[in-house]
Amino acid sequence: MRIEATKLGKRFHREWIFRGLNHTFHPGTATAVLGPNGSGKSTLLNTLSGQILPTEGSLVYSFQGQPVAVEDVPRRLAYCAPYLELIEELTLSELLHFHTRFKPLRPGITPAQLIERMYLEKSRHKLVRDFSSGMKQRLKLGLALYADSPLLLLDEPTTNLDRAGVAWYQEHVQATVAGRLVIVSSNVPEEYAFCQHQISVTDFGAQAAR
Ligand SMILES: Nc1ncnc2c1ncn2[C@@H]1O[C@H](COP(=O)(O)OP(=O)(O)OP(=O)(O)O)[C@@H](O)[C@H]1O
Repeated sequence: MRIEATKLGKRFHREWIFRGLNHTFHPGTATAVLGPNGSGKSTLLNTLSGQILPTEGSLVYSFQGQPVAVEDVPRRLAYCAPYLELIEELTLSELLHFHTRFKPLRPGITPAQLIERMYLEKSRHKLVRDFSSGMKQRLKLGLALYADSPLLLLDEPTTNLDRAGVAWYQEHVQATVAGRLVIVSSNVPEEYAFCQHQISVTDFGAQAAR
């Protein structure tokens, strides 16, 4: 997936969150979006994903040289973020069955294997509602990392993870990013150490515009 942002700006009410953002995100690269709390990292990720509309400027998406309409972006997107909810009324097995009907896993991995990779075998029949916050985060990450999607957006990916969870994330992100466009919103170097590129939302008029 390739995303070309031109003069991109987002304003909530009278407040410009970012403005004049020109950047091309190339396939097969990983970019960290940096900035202090409240600077607009999540807003930028949501805008790039097509989930919220920019106030000004344009976003052009393409995949393998073919244009992709913004309404087709969700089909090619895997997104892990603290504000995206899991279906808590399902057991882990039920959730994987349901989720992978809409968002298939990458070739070569089955839902049962993903459960093993997430170290959640013992919780196969547990309701997601009863998972700990770290287990939920590992599940969200597992679903995104192992989705068969060329665009991977990770917002604060180690939220709620302990040391072992962070090491698990680092191992599995390394194993799944090749060939994809990956964008990570973060303030924690261990979350984005694998990224070749960094941009800061505050470089795009955010502070100046306030
Ligand atoms: N739907 C909304 N309506 C109005 N203001 C919003 C909305 N969403 C976000 N904002 C504002 O936009 C600014 C940037 O928020 P955002 O969540 O993008 O920052 P962030 O850099 O991701 O923060 P954090 O590191 O704390 O997660 C904040 O001032 C926030 O209050």
